[in-house]
Amino acid sequence: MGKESIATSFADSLAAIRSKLPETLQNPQVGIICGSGLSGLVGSFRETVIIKYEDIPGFSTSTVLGHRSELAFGLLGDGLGVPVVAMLGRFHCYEGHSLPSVVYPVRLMAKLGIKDLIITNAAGSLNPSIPVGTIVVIQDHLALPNLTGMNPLLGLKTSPNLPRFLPLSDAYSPALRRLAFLAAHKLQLPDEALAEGTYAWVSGPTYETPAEGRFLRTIGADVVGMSTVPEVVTGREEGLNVMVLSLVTNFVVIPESYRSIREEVHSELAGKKITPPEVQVVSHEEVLSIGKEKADVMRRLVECVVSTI
Ligand SMILES: O=P(O)(O)O[C@@H]1C[C@H](O)[C@@H](CO)O1
Ligand code: HPA
Repeated sequence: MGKESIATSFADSLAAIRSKLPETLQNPQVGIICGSGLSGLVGSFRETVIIKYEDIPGFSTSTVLGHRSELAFGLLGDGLGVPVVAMLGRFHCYEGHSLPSVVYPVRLMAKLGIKDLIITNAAGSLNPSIPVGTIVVIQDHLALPNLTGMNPLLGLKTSPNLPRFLPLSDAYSPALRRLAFLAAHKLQLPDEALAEGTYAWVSGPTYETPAEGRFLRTIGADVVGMSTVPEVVTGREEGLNVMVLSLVTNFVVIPESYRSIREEVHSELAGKKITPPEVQVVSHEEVLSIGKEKADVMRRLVECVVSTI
């Protein structure tokens, strides 16, 4: 899409959205992106208005189980509530969406006037001290696709006001991250419910091989997932404060040593049978099931953060 057609598309999207919103929801302050299985957050909204992605010009539709393809507006948190907009489901490059389509909703939420962007996702743990069920407050990322030509900011700038070269040394807002830990305390979550760590973005849709898992751990990642980073980068380009909460849904299998078929064959030939170790295999069903189990904690945490922003 050229610069002019992108601008027309944003204008059409905004008009379609604004025509469906009451006065109280016209100016959302916080944007939220709900990851795999985490859209239950909308249950906490008041005065909720739901708009299907298919009814918003310029929007794609998510094809992944656990992503609802709806934009939800409402009031969230204590007292009068904060006007928010939430994506109930996101777009991933592995579905065939282009990077500009993946980040289109982030740019649109910025145009709607949000200042803060809270992103959630499901992720695999690479760090033995971060077990399944933990929510990781992301402090940094490792994005091999960004470094090698799959950066959402490649190409023409969509606005002359946006920076050409974007620093990412402060991408994850320390102030918002603080609010996450304070919220966990307020909600009396156990200390170990929340961790801090670095997110590695991979394109997916394949889960990691053991060698890839070891590689990502060695270069400093704590969790790995197939989303989020393009949204963070675009959010920062749009001048938003960004926070990411990753729910650990599985361990990335990094066996200490490989099963040696060579040794097994040699032993068998020598009359000794070796029992091979069990191989663990991750699945999207497992990811969704942990998401379901922990959705309520994620919902309460996000609601409490929004109340204190
Ligand atoms: O959209 P998120 O990042 O929450 O979804 C994760 C990554 C893949 O889309 C999927 C793999 O199970 O879950
Ligand atoms: N790898 C990549 N993405 C993921 C994983 C994983 O193990 N779990 C959930 N999303």
